[in-house]
Amino acid sequence: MTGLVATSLTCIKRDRVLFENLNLQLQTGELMYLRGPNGAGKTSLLRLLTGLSMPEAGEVTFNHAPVQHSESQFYRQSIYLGHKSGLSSALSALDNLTYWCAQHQVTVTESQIVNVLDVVGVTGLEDIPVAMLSAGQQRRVALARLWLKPARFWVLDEPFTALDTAGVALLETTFKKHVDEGGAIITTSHQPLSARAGTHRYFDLEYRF
Ligand SMILES: Nc1ncnc2c1ncn2[C@@H]1O[C@H](COP(=O)(O)OP(=O)(O)OP(=O)(O)O)[C@@H](O)[C@H]1O
Repeated sequence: MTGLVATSLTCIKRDRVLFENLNLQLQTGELMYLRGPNGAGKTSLLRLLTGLSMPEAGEVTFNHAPVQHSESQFYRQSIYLGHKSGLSSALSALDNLTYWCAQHQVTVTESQIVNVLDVVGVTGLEDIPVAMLSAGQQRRVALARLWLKPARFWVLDEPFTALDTAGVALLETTFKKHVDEGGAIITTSHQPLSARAGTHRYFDLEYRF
């Protein structure tokens, strides 16, 4: 099966089985909203889906190839944004995004990055250390990567954290646009998605003791 496919996944952390025999499929044109209480294993699942960690059992494939393979097409066609911003606080937004683009083989000019920072509402703050930005502004800088790398598959861990209502609206609208254009998104959040995000399906993880 094409797309991102998890088959019979088992994940164990410190002797606790977070989930076992878990099956999940994400295809282009889909928005999947991964829900569950604190500690259920949402981040653990996203890390398995992106090949950042290995399951105790089962496998994850992208268009039939294992995602763990660093040269796999999944890395070229995906973006994973963790719940931490992944920004260097001593560097400016511009420098952070410039380095990130270089790491991800994204060819981009400085003015394109400045334009994207404008789109995400961080206008005029591109040159100061990220440490001097508010939590919501830092989140916006982190999310700017979605506009910079032309990746179909977005794997997002709590991307709405610290965003104000306008930021939430911008991201939800962007979700819908991305999916309408043939992208695929799996995202976690502790807040419900609104209709602005478009059609989405739920994947629920229970907390297992
Ligand atoms: N590296 C690790 N070592 C040991 N235990 C871990 C590790 N990472 C996660 N865990 C444990 O796995 C469980 C699931 O964590 P995870 O971060 O996947 O949950 P989550 O559903 O994303 O939670 P939240 O909603 O709070 O972000 C937690 O009980 C956590 O303590």
